[in-house]
Amino acid sequence: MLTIEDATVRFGRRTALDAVDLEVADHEIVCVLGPSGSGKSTLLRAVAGLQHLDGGRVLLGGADQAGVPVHRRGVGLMFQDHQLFPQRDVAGNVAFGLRMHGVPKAEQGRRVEELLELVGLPGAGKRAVAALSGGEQQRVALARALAPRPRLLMLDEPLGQLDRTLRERLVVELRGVFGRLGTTVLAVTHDQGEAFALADRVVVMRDGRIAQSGTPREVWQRPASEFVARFLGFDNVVPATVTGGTAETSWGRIPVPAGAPQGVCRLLVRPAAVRLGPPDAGLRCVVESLTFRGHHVAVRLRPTGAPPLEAECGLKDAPEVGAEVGAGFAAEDVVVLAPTAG
Ligand SMILES: Nc1ncnc2c1ncn2[C@@H]1O[C@H](COP(=O)(O)OP(=O)(O)OP(=O)(O)O)[C@@H](O)[C@H]1O
Repeated sequence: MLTIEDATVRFGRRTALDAVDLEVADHEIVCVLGPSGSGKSTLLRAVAGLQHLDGGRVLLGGADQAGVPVHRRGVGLMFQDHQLFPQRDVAGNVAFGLRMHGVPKAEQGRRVEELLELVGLPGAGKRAVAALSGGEQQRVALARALAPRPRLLMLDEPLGQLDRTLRERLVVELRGVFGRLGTTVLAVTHDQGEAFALADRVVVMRDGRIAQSGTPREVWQRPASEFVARFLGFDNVVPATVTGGTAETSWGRIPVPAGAPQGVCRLLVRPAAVRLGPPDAGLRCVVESLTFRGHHVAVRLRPTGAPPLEAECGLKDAPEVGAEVGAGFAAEDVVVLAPTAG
């Protein structure tokens, strides 16, 4: 459906997109994730035709989009500040794109009803948009973007301004709506929870390039680099040397999965790999802090003469702050990363 080849965008000396290649298949939901300034919005704007490319091309359905204006690309856009028209009611907002496309009035009415039903706002057509909650406005914006049946729907921080609970709920609903309609989606977010919940495929960007692309499970289980691992919130990354089934690190010897690459590397030790036992078994540490995260506890450990280590355990197994424990390691949650810091 969408092919981006070698896309490059420069702003003066700054390269916002650096020879990016990306494919989005029919019906696929791709979420682009990355820190602020990594080029996510620029990528979206380039696909929409809102941003001129300094190099490379964008193809939709196999056709090069060079010179094709935004409104002729057949893409739907839903941006962060969803900019509903405050003077129009809900139906007037949803019907906007349909009017632009000259869809007859009766058909407009039917489509608006259908879409409001789909986004969970049945019969809300006559309501004033100013009287809607943030989440409801977001749904109206989504219905408006979906109304002209775009071949590609692009979302920029679609749930950016909503609180976490509402976001978590809406993201599941969105996935359902896209699945039912078979919509192809390219979304941008800096929120990894949102990206992982919404996407069939996650693309992580760094400095205008793609640092990793894979299914949520692949990226989560095997971050391609220290950058991706840290971006996902993993702090237990240290330099290491792997020999056979063991890595030598500042936390001592840590078992690695069978077949792991040998030699100098960075090692990611997921908190789940760290097993807490009595102080004389394993790496001796003091429990520095506990963070309760619902179903598990994040335990920050301070080993003697080594960097801090994050562990994770069940609520009932959580040690006391200040206690001495021994940390052991399970190979299945250890990942050998490329040797550089990137
Ligand atoms: N119109 C512009 N003029 C100059 N520089 C720009 C312009 N738009 C973006 N940039 C720069 O290009 C780089 C990529 O910006 P972009 O907005 O694509 O990043 P982003 O990943 O979407 O960030 P955020 O998450 O903060 O929105 C940044 O360094 C930004 O400062």
